[in-house]
Amino acid sequence: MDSILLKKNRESFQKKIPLASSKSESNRALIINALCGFKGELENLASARDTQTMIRLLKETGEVADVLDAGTTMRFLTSYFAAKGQQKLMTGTPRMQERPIGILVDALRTIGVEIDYQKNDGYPPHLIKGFTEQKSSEVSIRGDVSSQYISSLLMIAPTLPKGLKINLVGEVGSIPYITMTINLMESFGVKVEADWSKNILSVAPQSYSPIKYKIESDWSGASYWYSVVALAEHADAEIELLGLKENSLQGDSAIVEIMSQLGVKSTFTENGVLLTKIEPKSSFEWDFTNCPDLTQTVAVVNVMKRISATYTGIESLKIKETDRVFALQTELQKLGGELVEVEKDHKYEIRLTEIPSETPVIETYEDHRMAMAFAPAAMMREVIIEEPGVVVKSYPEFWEHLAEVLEQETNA
Ligand SMILES: O=C(O)C1=C[C@@H](OP(=O)(O)O)[C@@H](O)[C@H](O)C1
Ligand SMILES: C=C(OP(=O)(O)O)C(=O)O
Repeated sequence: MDSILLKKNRESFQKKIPLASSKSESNRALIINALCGFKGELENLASARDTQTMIRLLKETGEVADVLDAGTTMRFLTSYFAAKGQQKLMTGTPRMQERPIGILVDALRTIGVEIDYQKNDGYPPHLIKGFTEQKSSEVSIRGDVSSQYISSLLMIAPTLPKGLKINLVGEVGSIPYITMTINLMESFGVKVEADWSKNILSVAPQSYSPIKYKIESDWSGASYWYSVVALAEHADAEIELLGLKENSLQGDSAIVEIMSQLGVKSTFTENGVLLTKIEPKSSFEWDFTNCPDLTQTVAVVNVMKRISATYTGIESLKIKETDRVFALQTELQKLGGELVEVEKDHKYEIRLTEIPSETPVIETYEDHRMAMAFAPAAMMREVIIEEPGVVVKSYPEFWEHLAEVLEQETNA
């Protein structure tokens, strides 16, 4: 088993970090560009495995599309191949086969796509068999499980002969990811009518126009650098993160506001954003409904800085790369913290417990964000991270970049 030992940081630093490009923006741009005949020009596509998998599967002509563990790749390609009427067997890792797809499949079936499950109803693998006639131009879809189903339907909507009206039912989570999709569609010349007072999204039949589009750096990846600065023990520690914009399409730019409460000031520069240290607040409360991928980052900071906290909006974490609620509950204990459910499926608290003296050995559960969220703890104490290779899903250069501030030893 591989692991990486991160030695406690001792020296102050002033660094510039290039960051990875956003896999969320990349995967949308790739689908939309494919829907305009691959005629656009995409710059700064992510090196993330999820994006590289998307690029490969859009080119491959075989009948099986194995997305590995990439959620957006699975959900976006399911609608894409359906709209193209391409026969494809969609599959992925054992964990991907536990991540629900039924809500999207039901919506596509309503539109007229023929899809069969191959193992368990509601879960991949599933076979897209064909799409000959659009049976309905309206679907109703739950918004509280994953926004990726909605983004996926939106992107194919203008290419459908009758367009599509999407009624969002119940609570809607991860809304910034839906608006990111709408923004990208509009950049490629398509109009989306979004009525957020009624939760109705309507798209008339239209053609995408190919353009030159540059993907922004990844705000989710940026969050780990905010932790590094928040947990740095030297008051003059600072990091400039390159390629980020103040007006981002990415909802995870909420990390700016979150970390302003947890000890990091953000100053936007010509090249990105400069992170410097400030005094944190003594308690913290956040609703992660719109930025679920930040939860692990913030939880580690809360525990390491001994700031107790209340979290809401973290239910969707249970169906991501791993059950992230369980993974956090298990691993935070090794740093001296607990994630306690205080209201069923709604409210959680971070409570502070005695700090164990032994070096924490953090399991990563095949989840990139477990590795990257816990690594910054080494600003304050030595940490071992198991299976560090998981970071390739979204940020393959993570350890190389982290070596700028933390000494590392890799053991086979
Ligand atoms: O559309 C996207 O790019 C994503 C949406 C979110 O998923 P959910 O909508 O399932 O919360 C997020 O967690 C994921 O990392 C990326
Ligand atoms: C949840 C994530 O990705 P996906 O759902 O695309 O696998 C993530 O990157 O944290």
